[in-house]
Amino acid sequence: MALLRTDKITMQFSGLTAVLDLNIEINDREIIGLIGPNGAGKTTAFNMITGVYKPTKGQVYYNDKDVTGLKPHEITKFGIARTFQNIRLFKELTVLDNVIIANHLRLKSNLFGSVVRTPGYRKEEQQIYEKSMALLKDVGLDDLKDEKSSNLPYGKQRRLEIARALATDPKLLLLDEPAAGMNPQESHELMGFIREIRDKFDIAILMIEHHMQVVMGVCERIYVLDYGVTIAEGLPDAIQNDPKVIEAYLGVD
Ligand SMILES: Nc1ncnc2c1ncn2[C@@H]1O[C@H](COP(=O)(O)OP(=O)(O)OP(=O)(O)O)[C@@H](O)[C@H]1O
Repeated sequence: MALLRTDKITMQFSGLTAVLDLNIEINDREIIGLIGPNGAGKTTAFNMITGVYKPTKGQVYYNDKDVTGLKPHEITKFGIARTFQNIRLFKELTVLDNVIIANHLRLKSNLFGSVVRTPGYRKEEQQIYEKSMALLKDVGLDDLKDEKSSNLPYGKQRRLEIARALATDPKLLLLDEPAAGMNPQESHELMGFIREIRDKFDIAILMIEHHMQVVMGVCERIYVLDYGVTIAEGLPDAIQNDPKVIEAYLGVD
């Protein structure tokens, strides 16, 4: 059984078909790439999977359960987390507080508990602190826990975003252009980092990425979109040499 399966998901914006009949299948622990020229429909596909958009047509299945059209926070609770193309941190907050806040999606105590600060609530808070610190250690940011997040260099802000996503205990992590804005050294490190988090957290990863070295270096299978249509799907070597893929990329240059 696939962890995630989309069945012909389609998204139309008035006259424009941003994604047409997209079938994606992701198994446990796979690292999958979603690539294509600008405007190909990649982010729209993410938005359909994560509940930002309800597909005009087609279904999204997570562990064989139909999750089409659920709200983003419900999708998160099922175990799908994401990062965004434009980093969305709480810039004024510390690195640690950014992760703590993300954890609160999982908090069990009710409002009463948090206002009265019941022992149950305080215990949960302590657990969240410990879990957040462990996550920061996993992504190599524990030394920077008290730093304002906007002071971090770009590559580290991206890692912090990933730590925030991991705080919701996903089984599937969607990364929207994780290498964007990274220097060559950072993007090289990113490849090892992505494999590390897959192994450590036992998750599958679907990533949108324009940086071909990163895509080819880390993805086990790749889907290629062009004008909303899936023009190729397969192993990195085959994708790299696929004439349709080459043409799609050269066509926009
Ligand atoms: N909310 C929207 N309303 C109308 N059109 C939209 C909307 N969102 C996306 N589009 C259009 O759908 C198409 C696909 O956009 P999308 O952002 O999914 O592409 P992308 O592959 O993620 O591109 P990029 O690599 O540049 O981020 C584009 O033509 C875009 O202008």
